[in-house]
Amino acid sequence: MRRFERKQNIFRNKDALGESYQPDQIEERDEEIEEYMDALQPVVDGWEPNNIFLYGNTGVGKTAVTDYLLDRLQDDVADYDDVNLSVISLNCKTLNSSYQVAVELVNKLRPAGGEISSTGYPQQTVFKKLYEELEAIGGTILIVLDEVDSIGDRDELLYELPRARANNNLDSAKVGVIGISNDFKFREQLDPRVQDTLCERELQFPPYDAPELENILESRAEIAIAEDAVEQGVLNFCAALAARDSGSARQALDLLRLAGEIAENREADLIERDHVEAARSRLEQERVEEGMRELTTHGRLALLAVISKAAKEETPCRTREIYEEYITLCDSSGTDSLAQRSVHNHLSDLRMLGILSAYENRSGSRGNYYSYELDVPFTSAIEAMSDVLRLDSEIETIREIASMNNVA
Ligand SMILES: Nc1ncnc2c1ncn2[C@@H]1O[C@H](COP(=O)(O)OP(=O)(O)OP(=O)(O)O)[C@@H](O)[C@H]1O
Repeated sequence: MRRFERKQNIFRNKDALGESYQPDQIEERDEEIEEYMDALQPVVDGWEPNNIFLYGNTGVGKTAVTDYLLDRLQDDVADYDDVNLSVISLNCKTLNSSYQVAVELVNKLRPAGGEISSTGYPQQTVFKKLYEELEAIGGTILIVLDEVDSIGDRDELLYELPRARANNNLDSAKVGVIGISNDFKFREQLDPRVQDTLCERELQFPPYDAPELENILESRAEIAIAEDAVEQGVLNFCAALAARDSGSARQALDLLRLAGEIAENREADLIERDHVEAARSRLEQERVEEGMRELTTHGRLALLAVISKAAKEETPCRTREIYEEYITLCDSSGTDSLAQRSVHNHLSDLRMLGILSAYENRSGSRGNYYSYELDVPFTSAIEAMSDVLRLDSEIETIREIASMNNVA
């Protein structure tokens, strides 16, 4: 008997909804593409490249547009004998200094076996090795540094690299840096000299609105999803949810993919609105769980205090009231409680993680105060808590209160 049966009634090419898929077509970014092409034009003309800094929230097409344009650029400059273009791409996520980025670049350029160790050299020595490798390639070299904000304030490379020719560290190679970031604060905190060089051309990618997301989904669904396997209105619904939350194409695509998987598992013939609802709550739960893995015990207890208030329909509520609830939970779990100010800090962290939202209330002579509520569905939050806390009977009570109040 077969254990595995092929299921392809919903998806035609599921990989086309995945992270590694590179679309042949970019939707809704004509203006940004035009500006980007303009910034890349010196490469085609044989001059020194501009340094480009690209920023925008997560999932708004920064990487997709960059990959798409650099592929086209490489194809098109092949027609000109005097332009010899190389593109080196590096994701800096786990690299948090200029030193580490430089080591990684050197090792990317060296043949296997010739890598240098990631510690033990003076920074200038590593930079020198990098210049040697770049000189060996020669021609025009574009270095794409994705998630460049990870480099933090140890940003010397971002200053040195674009100026290497002017400082006689490079002779024949013409280097341009393309920095990509979704951290808006990063640009501000850069050393002013780095700002001037790296941000020679700045491109900002705004979040997508619902009609834009719907177009992106439509063009991807054509490739990824079998004919007639999406109910009318489903793409519109995915687009509306993602637009309301983040304006991220990644979020919209993730929703559609997961909704398709749920439809498949339920042996449905097509993806329906219900499947999208189920996908949304699962993704939200994953987001909360991911955020909560980072939390300390007290962060979790502070969150559970808000959840408990939400079950009683008492949110948004003030820090003081959350604090009282928190103390009760600490007592039940036999944990020593923190001072109110520390709990307030935990609430701020939860807000940064997108798990809580906060409102600032003005109260005249007594100054302003914050009140908090859940920014994720109640069910997702409490589900995630059950996995991380050993407060089973308290959580059960909160669930019962919520169900009496029809809180979901
Ligand atoms: N305009 C678009 N047309 C087609 N697909 C798009 C478009 N914008 C984004 N996508 C798709 O959405 C997903 C996320 O896009 P991308 O990785 O480019 O976002 P990003 O802005 O680089 O995000 P991050 O900052 O998180 O890396 C990818 O699968 C990408 O192919």
